[in-house]
Amino acid sequence: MFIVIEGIDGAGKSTQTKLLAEWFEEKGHEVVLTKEPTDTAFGKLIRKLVLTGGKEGIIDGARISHEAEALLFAADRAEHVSKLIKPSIEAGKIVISDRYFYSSLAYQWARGLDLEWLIDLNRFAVRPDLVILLDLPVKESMKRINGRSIKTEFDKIVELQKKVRENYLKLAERFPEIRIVNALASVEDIHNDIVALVEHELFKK
Ligand SMILES: Nc1ncnc2c1ncn2[C@@H]1O[C@H](COP(=O)(O)OP(=O)(O)OP(=O)(O)O)[C@@H](O)[C@H]1O
Ligand SMILES: Cc1cn([C@H]2C[C@H](O)[C@@H](COP(=O)(O)O)O2)c(=O)[nH]c1=O
Repeated sequence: MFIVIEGIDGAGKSTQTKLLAEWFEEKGHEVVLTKEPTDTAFGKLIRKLVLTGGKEGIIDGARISHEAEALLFAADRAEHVSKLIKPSIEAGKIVISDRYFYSSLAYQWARGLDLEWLIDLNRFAVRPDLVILLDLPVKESMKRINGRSIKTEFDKIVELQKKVRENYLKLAERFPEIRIVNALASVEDIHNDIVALVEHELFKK
């Protein structure tokens, strides 16, 4: 089984992926807990070139284009899918990923790229059985991750996150595997909602 947890920055994804992994392990399953960008050389390159606000993200005097960003995320994902996700699913393990190609659709679309191009670019990515979208107002996510962002860029970050949240909700209408969970609730209530969705999915199999 392959499960993905998605949402805007600070929505609670890493908190909930860990709890879900523990839940499966207590039931005797072998779990592969993973994330994107990955910890491989590609993921590290993305963190250096795309996700730093500093001069490391500048190449030949300018920031890389949004298209190049999307291609880097896709390259990291191609390695992730072929080296870890597919073999683990084939070995009967439970794969839980903190972010997947839906992040590229939501974020790179919010950066102004064409959604259909992004979907085509990511067509190689095996579809998960279930995608949990942790939906949270940006005001609350900003409170939760307060201090992580540079103050002068705060307004820009809020605007981007608002677009990303809207995009995720639009994607949920298009991709039937996406289920929306209210991430304003307590950690325990959210975990219980996720478990209910997972049990429903397991029951179908
Ligand atoms: N339901 C919740 N209620 C209140 N605080 C929460 C809740 N879930 C997580 N948090 C807290 O919010 C912060 C962000 O949570 P977490 O790191 O799990 O989010 P994330 O979606 O993985 O973030 P990012 O996308 O930036 O990696 C952490 O300090 C975490 O303890
Ligand atoms: C996979 C992926 C990620 N992103 C963005 C989303 C976040 O802002 C960062 C990752 O940060 P995290 O704290 O490790 O979750 O990268 C993106 O824009 N496109 C993607 O495909």
